[in-house]
Parts: sequence; C-alpha cells; structure tokens
Amino acid sequence: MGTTEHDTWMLAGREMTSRIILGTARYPSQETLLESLKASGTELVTVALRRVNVGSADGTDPTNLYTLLTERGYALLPNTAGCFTAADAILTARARPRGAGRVADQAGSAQELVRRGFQVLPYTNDDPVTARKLEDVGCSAVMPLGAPIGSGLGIRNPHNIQLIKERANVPVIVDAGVGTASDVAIAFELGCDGVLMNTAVARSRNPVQMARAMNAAARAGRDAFLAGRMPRKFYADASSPSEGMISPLETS
Ligand SMILES: CC(=O)[C@@H](O)[C@H](O)COP(=O)(O)O
Repeated sequence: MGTTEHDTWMLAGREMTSRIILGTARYPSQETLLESLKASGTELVTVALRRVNVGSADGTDPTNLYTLLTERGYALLPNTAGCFTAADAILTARARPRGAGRVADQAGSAQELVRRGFQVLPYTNDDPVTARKLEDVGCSAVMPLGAPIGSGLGIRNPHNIQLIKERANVPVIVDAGVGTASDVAIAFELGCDGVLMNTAVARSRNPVQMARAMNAAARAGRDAFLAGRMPRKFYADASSPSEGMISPLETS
C-alpha cells in the first residue's frame, strides 16, 4: 500500500523528498522568504536568472541570494523567466549554468539546451501534444501551467493535466497559477509528481502560514492519490444495506 512516508521521487537525477518547489520572488522580506521555504518543506527553489541580484560572482557575499539559499541546503533551479526568444534563453542559461535550467520557449530551444548538456525542465501550457514533444526532445520533466503565472486561478483544466500525466514518462510538475492549498491537493490527486508555485505563498497575508498549508495539502493530495479514489457514480448509492429491511407492509 502506498504511503507518503517513504515517497521519494527522482527529478533530473536528484532524489527528492518534498514535492513542492517554491519560487523566491515577491516576498515582503528576505526573512519571510526563508521562513516560508522552511515551513513549506521544500528542497528545491527557483531563482530567476535575469531578474535576481545574485551578488558577488564567487558567492561569498552573505546577502547574496545564492549564498543564503545554498547554505541552508536548498538546491537551486535557475529559471530563464524574462527571456522571450530561444536565443535569449540559451544565452542566459549558458551565462549562469548553476543546477538545472528552465526555459521559457518550447521544443526547439529545449532541444538545443539538451544538446548542450542542460537538464531542461520546461514551463509549458497544458497541451498534451506540446508536453509530449518536450519529453521527446529530452526534457527531464514537463511543467504544465495550472493557470497563468501570478493569477492564483487554480487548475483550470484538470482533464488536460491528467492526460499529460497519463502519457508522460518523465515527472509532471504543475507550474504556476496555484492560488491556495486546495489547488495543490488537486494537482497531487491528479497524480502529478510536483507543484511549483510562488505568488500564492509570497503574496498571501501570512506567507509562512500559507507555506505550511501548502506542505500539508501536498501530503494530503498525494496520500489521496496513492490511496486510490473511489469511482464516480451518476446516481445515489445508499451506504446502508437494503437486505433485511423492514417493509412498511410488515409493520402495519
Ligand atoms: C516562480 C516561478 O518560477 C514561476 O514558475 C512562477 O512564478 C510560478 O507561478 P505562480 O507565481 O503563479 O505560482
């Protein structure tokens, strides 16, 4: 029987325990960011290569985000957010080649990055055909959106996410659009391997508390998936047995 207790998974050759990946932008303070990461239980965090101030090149500046995160044991997932062309993404990923790379473009640029030796985790729309193409060119995972980035609208098309997951041979990570804990639970109930989120935690009234809720939701959703959902039925199915029921005629 499945259980979330020893439920590790592999992402780009790395064994992962937590199924949550958190973004590091938009937090009210660095302290809140660090506390939220801890509360979420995450091991892997994203940093935007183009937007973040990475501090000194050798990483010795103590306020450098890389230093703060790596000394706390977080693995970094650099992302190429802000790149609008394949050339941009490739240039940015090559300039700062720490950890795995994430590319904003689709199959062509992903293929080029794979060819150059990157582990590519592409953010994509929720189209099963696109997801298949990205897997076919050698991406280490596919990361379909739940909804537009920063929208908090939740998983708009659970059916597509489920189709992507059913056909994929690489991890499927819902990336973007999560608004609250129940969205995370749904992603895992659908069988997804991970959820990447930023705004829902960073822009909540209490990011640390929301991060804790996301952590609990991930475990709940994953447990529900492993437990196996009951089949949906179109009609009522009484839960008490009807055999031996006293009929109205017998009592009159
Ligand atoms: C943080 C990151 O890398 C993005 O994938 C994105 O910002 C996530 O989207 P949300 O902010 O909607 O969670």
